[in-house]
Amino acid sequence: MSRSPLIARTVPTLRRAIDNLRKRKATIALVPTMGALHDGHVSLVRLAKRRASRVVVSIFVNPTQFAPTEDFGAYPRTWKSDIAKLAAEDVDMVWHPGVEAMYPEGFATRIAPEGPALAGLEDRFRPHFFGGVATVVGKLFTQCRPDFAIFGEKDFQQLRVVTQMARDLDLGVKIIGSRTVRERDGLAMSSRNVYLSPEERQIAPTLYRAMKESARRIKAGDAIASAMAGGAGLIAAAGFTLDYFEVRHAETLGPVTSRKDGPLRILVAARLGSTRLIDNIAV
Ligand SMILES: Nc1ncnc2c1ncn2[C@@H]1O[C@H](COP(=O)(O)OP(=O)(O)OP(=O)(O)O)[C@@H](O)[C@H]1O
Ligand SMILES: CC(C)(CO)[C@@H](O)C(=O)[O-]
Ligand code: BAL
Repeated sequence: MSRSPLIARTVPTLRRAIDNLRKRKATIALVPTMGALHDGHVSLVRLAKRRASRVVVSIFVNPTQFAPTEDFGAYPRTWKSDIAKLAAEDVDMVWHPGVEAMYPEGFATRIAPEGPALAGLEDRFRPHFFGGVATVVGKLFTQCRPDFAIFGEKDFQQLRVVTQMARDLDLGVKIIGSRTVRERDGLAMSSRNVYLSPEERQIAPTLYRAMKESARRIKAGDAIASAMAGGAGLIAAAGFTLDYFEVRHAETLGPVTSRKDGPLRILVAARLGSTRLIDNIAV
């Protein structure tokens, strides 16, 4: 039988619950999310359960990481089914603050990531994004005081930015990356996939196919520029508008010119109609 998680909606309630866990010597893993949970999120929860004795999932659609032109208002909110999924996974606690609990009147402090993790990928197209993410994730860490925090590799640059922040600010949290969960046809699961029309949903897996094709060619010894141009061509031909389709060093996210430059990662962001999708794979 699944048990409903404890739900905290204010900082004092959360703090008391975390203090209780700490008194009982629990180890805590945090899974930060914006809700609209799918099997990708569930895989993060399962990894969290393997790492710690207690799992806290945060559900907060963070306004500061959305530009005014983006989809904050339309972002899917599926509270009931989210809680049912978390209960089925035996999650201990859900941290679900309102905007006024996270950013009370007079809030005036931000975390501004800089350095190599701002690699000219997501930060180039969503300049407001990582400042909003770092600020809210910094707050989630100080609120929940987890030993571990689990982030998906689907948001690969975000994983790098958060890892750097946790190290730079001595937050005492071990950041763990978790592999991308895909639909059967290769499309990375994402809360935003619900925006796709049935026709767009058929086209969407092209992103994954194009990355696989470019990776195959790089491994076969083709020049990087030509292998990447091939993949970009497939994406454009399917009807996407590309933001970027790049191969980078998998750890530093720095530029690479040859396969020998280190472990490589292909990263893509592209728009299909009004939906923006991102994805990445190892070469
Ligand atoms: N397919 C997936 N596999 C593994 N982890 C994922 C997947 N999709 C999202 N995550 C991770 O879940 C966490 C919460 O992400 P979020 O709630 O934004 O979901 P999302 O599906 O990425 O939504 P969006 O469509 O807004 O990008 C992040 O660490 C993210 O990387
Ligand atoms: C990490 C995060 C929960 C911060 O709002 C968000 O960017 C996400 O869901 O990936
Ligand atoms: N999945 C990352 C959160 C965002 O795109 O806003």
